[in-house]
Amino acid sequence: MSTAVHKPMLATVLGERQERPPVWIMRQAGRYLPEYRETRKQAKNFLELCYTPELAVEVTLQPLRRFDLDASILFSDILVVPDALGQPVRFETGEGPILDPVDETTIHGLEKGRALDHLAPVLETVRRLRAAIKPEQTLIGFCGAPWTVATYMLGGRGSPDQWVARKFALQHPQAFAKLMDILVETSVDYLTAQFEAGADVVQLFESWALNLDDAAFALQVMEPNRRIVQGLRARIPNAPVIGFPRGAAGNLSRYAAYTGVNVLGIDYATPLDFVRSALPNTLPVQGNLDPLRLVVGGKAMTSQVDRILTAFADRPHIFNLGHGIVPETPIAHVEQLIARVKGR
Ligand SMILES: Cc1c2[nH]c(c1CCC(=O)O)Cc1[nH]c(c(CCC(=O)O)c1C)Cc1[nH]c(c(CCC(=O)O)c1C)Cc1[nH]c(c(C)c1CCC(=O)O)C2
Repeated sequence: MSTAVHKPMLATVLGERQERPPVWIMRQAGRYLPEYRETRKQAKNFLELCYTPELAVEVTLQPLRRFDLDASILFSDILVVPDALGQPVRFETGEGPILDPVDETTIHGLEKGRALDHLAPVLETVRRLRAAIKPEQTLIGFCGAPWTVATYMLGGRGSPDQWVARKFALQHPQAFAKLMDILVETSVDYLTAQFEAGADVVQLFESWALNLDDAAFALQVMEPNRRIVQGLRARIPNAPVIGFPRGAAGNLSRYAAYTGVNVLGIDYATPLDFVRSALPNTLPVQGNLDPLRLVVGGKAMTSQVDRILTAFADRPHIFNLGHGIVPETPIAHVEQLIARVKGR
């Protein structure tokens, strides 16, 4: 982690407000780019793309060649972790990820010991990216937060309400705690290794922080996120972390205070006024344009971009979407978005 060169994104993560906010886009490498779709054909399947450093580096760099972005995010997926633990993950076109669900018995067969070896190619990608990006660009590593990863491990696929995993957590508290332990420990090892390979900051993707009552939110989201932040900082002092608890709503400020993340990622359904009143203006925030506004473009996009810039002008702010960019997004709109954020 070198701070010799000014990195606007990293500086903002560390609490320094910039004149214009730095900008990156969640899922900035992906299917909305024709060059991504081309490179993707060179891999047998999506996970092979993630595990082939040459291809993963190439797709990570593609958006940086087109757009004036302040950060590069490692190209991988949150589900490489269950795959590394010995629960194979397949991606079927149009269906998203599919796994054979774990249960209260098979959880004990997950193989923590082999995970980092399995993830070695991803760490090699981080090393190569460190060497390839411009020094003023911030390199973001990431993993899924334990609860979000567990929803796929227990449910076997994505679901609108995470019913299977939420029920499991209530019915089998001990087995669930065991699963959280495995994921927390593996995530700490994995993120530590990402920092050692050259990441400047890491993001915890807690995409399914919604649909939880306050006790479940505390146990399933806050506690594991805090343990990761603390475990990581015991190894990498002051390791900068972005937490993105999507859908946390009324739990947002509690999440920030309890976990100790440096930056709070804000989803697009969170009212700007609420962020301003509930979170101290020393706390850096990241977000939160609705990806749909980027698809539609024009005034639907620019009016809300301007409202976000104004709402967060008095605090450290990293401009981003409030969830990942979608394949339908026109490239010209991304160019217009960045120009607007940068004041050009
Ligand atoms: C829940 C989740 C996943 N993956 C991720 C999350 C958390 C963020 C969020 O909520 O969106 C995170 C993720 N997935 C991907 C990245 C790469 C880095 C980036 O550019 O941001 C990151 C950070 C690539 C990807 N991950 C995936 C793709 C598309 C795969 C393809 O090329 O066919 C990409 C570019 C596949 C994926 N991976 C996942 C799903 C549900 C899907 C299928 C849905 C879809 O197709 O968009 C799991």
